[in-house]
Amino acid sequence: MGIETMNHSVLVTRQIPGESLQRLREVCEVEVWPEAIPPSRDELCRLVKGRHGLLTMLSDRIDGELMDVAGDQLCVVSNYAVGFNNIDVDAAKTRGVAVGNTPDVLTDATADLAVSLLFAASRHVLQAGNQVCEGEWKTWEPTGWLGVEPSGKTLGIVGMGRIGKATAKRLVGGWDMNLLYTSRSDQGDVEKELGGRRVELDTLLAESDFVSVHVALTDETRNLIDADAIGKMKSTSVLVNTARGEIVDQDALVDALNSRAIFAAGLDVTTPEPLSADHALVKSPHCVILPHIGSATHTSRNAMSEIAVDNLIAGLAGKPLRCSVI
Ligand SMILES: NC(=O)C1=CN([C@@H]2O[C@H](COP(=O)(O)OP(=O)(O)OC[C@H]3O[C@@H](n4cnc5c(N)ncnc54)[C@H](O)[C@@H]3O)[C@@H](O)[C@H]2O)C=CC1
Ligand SMILES: O=C(O)C(=O)CO
Repeated sequence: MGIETMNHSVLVTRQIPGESLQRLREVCEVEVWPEAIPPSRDELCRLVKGRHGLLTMLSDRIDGELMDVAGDQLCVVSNYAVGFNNIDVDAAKTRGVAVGNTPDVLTDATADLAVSLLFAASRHVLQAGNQVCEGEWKTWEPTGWLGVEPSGKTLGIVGMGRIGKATAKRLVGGWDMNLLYTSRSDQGDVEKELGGRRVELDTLLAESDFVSVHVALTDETRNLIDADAIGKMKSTSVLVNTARGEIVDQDALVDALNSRAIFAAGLDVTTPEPLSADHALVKSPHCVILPHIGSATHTSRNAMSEIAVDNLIAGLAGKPLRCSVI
């Protein structure tokens, strides 16, 4: 494999953890974008020219135009993420470009973070901690920082895929929650193992105390949780989103939090990313926002590097990818 790909050239759009880039360097010529901030569109267009493979991530928009700028020799785009909404998969298919992603190895880390956000939002963890840091902790208050508890309540999982399932397992098993979920297909194993009930989104929103969003971002799921959907939620409910920011209508969420139409929200993803510190959601005392760290553990990110590099090397050699999205 090494010999036939030695004169191939690949672009890696950010430094990635682990040793796997070394493996890539042994089989082809590699350029790594050296900065923490992603390349701009213009820079990306300049950098992709003549490349055979791209190792990209969610801040890089990889569409047909960019593939054409890269040229006919481009044979593989390997995304350093499980979500691939940043890639125009149809355009890749048309051009015979393989597309890979990094599923499974980040499921536990992301589900752990969804649970952390659920608790952080329910118990004002960040805001209460900030009070201590700011020297504003005056006394133990019988009526201060009152939150809501998940034990025995109803959990609604929107999108029962890998991460949805792992989140449900934690909360049903650990906090004895009742489970409702939406899914495009019946999930017999979930019903058997966790006692969940598949329902329509409206029912899930109306009956759940905690709603956690795990669908992939597609044209059908963009703004799935809009004003109408949020309007169906209980005033005591908590919304968690670790999927993609575009799935939740943020203006509607601001209104709902300001008017106390829902209790709180915990977000690992926003639109745009990064979200400005002046944004009403950042300012809201009822919203916890993290900078998209769902998969950010040493274990997950190293394993993602391994898969992304395996995908790239396989694609360069014209072989089936380890994890293909096409
Ligand atoms: N915050 C973070 O750091 C991370 C975020 N993610 C996000 O989580 C998402 C889910 O990841 P996985 O569970 O591994 O993916 P998955 O493919 O196992 O699950 C996605 C679920 O969305 C459903 N879905 C897709 N299109 C749909 C549609 N049009 N209508 C209704 N349901 C639809 C699928 O049927 C599937 O059940 C990723 O796509 C990504 O956007 C993933 C990893 C880390
Ligand atoms: O994998 C993904 O889809 C992420 O959002 C980051 O790991």
